[in-house]
Amino acid sequence: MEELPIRPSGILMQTDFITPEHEAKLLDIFRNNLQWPDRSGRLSLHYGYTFSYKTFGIDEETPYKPFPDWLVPLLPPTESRAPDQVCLQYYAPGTGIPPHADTHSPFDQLYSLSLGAPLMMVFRDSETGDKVEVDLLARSMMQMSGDSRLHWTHGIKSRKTDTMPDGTVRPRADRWSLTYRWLRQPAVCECGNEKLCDTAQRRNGVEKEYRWKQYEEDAKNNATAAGKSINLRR
Ligand SMILES: O=C(O)CCC(=O)C(=O)O
Ligand SMILES: [Fe+2]
Repeated sequence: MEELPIRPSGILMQTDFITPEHEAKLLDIFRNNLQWPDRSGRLSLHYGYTFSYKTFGIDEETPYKPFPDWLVPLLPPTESRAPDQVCLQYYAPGTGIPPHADTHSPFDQLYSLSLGAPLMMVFRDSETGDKVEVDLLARSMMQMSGDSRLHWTHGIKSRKTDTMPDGTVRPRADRWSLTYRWLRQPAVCECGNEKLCDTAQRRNGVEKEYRWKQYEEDAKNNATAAGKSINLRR
């Protein structure tokens, strides 16, 4: 994987992680063989352990879901063990994900594989508000580490087109992503960023119930408004 020569630092990218033929087989499985939730908006399916939005750790009540056969060859080979949690998400054109930093304390490494149509992900510096768009090409594996993982938020605008740096407008189409997470032991983060780090916020007395309510509110409003930083992942 190669680090992108941009701010935020820490974005590692491997293009062509799988072949177009392999991707076509996966999209066929995603379209025809999986039981997706029956609703609109971004759709998620969880594998491995399920994350609890109440405890901000593993949901003890949801049994571990073994990785299906199609998922095994898609696990990042750059880590010493398989991830604890994998989330498959479907983005129809016009759907996105609000700006957020994946929760710091329970999770360590974070990877995302893009499949289907490309789209732009927006990174935002929690200190300066600077924004940088990164093109998530089909079949590319991205690792978010360092600043891109801890100190910048990431999100996808809910819109049907993306404007490219040269001004051309690229229509969105069906996109799927796999997000891979590894549990951190012990579940604390020492980065100290009170805006984005749940460990720092907890030490500072910010209630997690409050943060979760805020996230739900934002998700409901499908918030993509600039300047919003929330601290959960879904
Ligand atoms: O769709 C993606 O590539 C990333 C999704 C994401 O940010 C998340 O699930 O936390
Ligand atoms: Fe995320």
